Amino acid sequence: MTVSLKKLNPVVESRPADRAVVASPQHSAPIDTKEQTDDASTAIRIEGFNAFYGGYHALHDISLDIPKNRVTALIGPSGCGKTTLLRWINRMNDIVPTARAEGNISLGDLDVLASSTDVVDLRRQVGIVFQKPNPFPKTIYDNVAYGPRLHLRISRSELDDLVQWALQKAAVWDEVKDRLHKPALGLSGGQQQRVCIARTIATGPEVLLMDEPCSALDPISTSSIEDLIYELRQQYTIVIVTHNMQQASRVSDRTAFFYQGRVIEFGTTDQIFTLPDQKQTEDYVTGKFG
Ligand SMILES: Nc1ncnc2c1ncn2[C@@H]1O[C@H](COP(=O)(O)OP(=O)(O)OP(=O)(O)O)[C@@H](O)[C@H]1O
Repeated sequence: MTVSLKKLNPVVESRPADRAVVASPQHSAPIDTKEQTDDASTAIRIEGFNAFYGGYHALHDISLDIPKNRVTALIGPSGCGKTTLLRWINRMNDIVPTARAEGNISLGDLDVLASSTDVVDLRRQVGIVFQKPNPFPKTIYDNVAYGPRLHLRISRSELDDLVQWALQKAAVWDEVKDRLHKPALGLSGGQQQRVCIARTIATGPEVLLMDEPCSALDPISTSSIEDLIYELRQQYTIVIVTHNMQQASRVSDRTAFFYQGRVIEFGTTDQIFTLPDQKQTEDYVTGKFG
């Protein structure tokens, strides 16, 4: 079955020959992903989770353990509930009046869905990067300094260092260091997205949620963001929603396949793309529907 699926599946065909050791221009040393995938502890535990919009039951009985310092991809056809789950992990759906959830999501000891949870603090720990780059209409520096100015009491020189650190971490420093005080909206889409990632990591999150972060970008910018995601996983737990099977296969360690509001299968990305247990998963990853 592995062999025939590999033949059928252009995604599998396009993967690097040895996915266990992947190097990118930003990696100082190759990373052994297989070894790291196997012993990961849980960063986010989702148990018996159900989500509703008014009377519409969007997610059914979801249970997933999202591993720490790994990239977990959420895949599945449009409308299957991927974004809904992402938006509950940092309580973005609080602002949707009809949205309601049942069950548990925990981040370490923190009960994410509890009414007593401080949502501002939660969102500092769980940052989100959206589909379309959305820098504030401010300078590059002020975009990245925005969160630290709200949350941290630090001196101007410490803030300068933090802004530089975040922009370096987001692999955009060299491109913007001479124009820090120019509008972020003057950057290319790919640069804007990396500045948005810098803005998110500047507040010191543990988790980065990414909702189709490359869908508005050209192939070169997409490739640089994918390299960045791969690099960031060493320090952050990343959950990425993507429609792009090649992308899920390239950047993620684990993949959850959603269909009609349910998780059909969750496993290592290698297993999901080469040896899925479920026929629906196989049909989706081989492009038979979606
Ligand atoms: N604010 C909302 N109000 C009502 N229904 C909603 C709302 N947001 C999403 N839905 C519905 O919930 C279901 C799941 O939507 P969701 O956006 O989570 O899916 P998705 O898998 O992320 O889709 P896509 O890949 O197209 O972004 C869909 O049927 C959608 O129409």
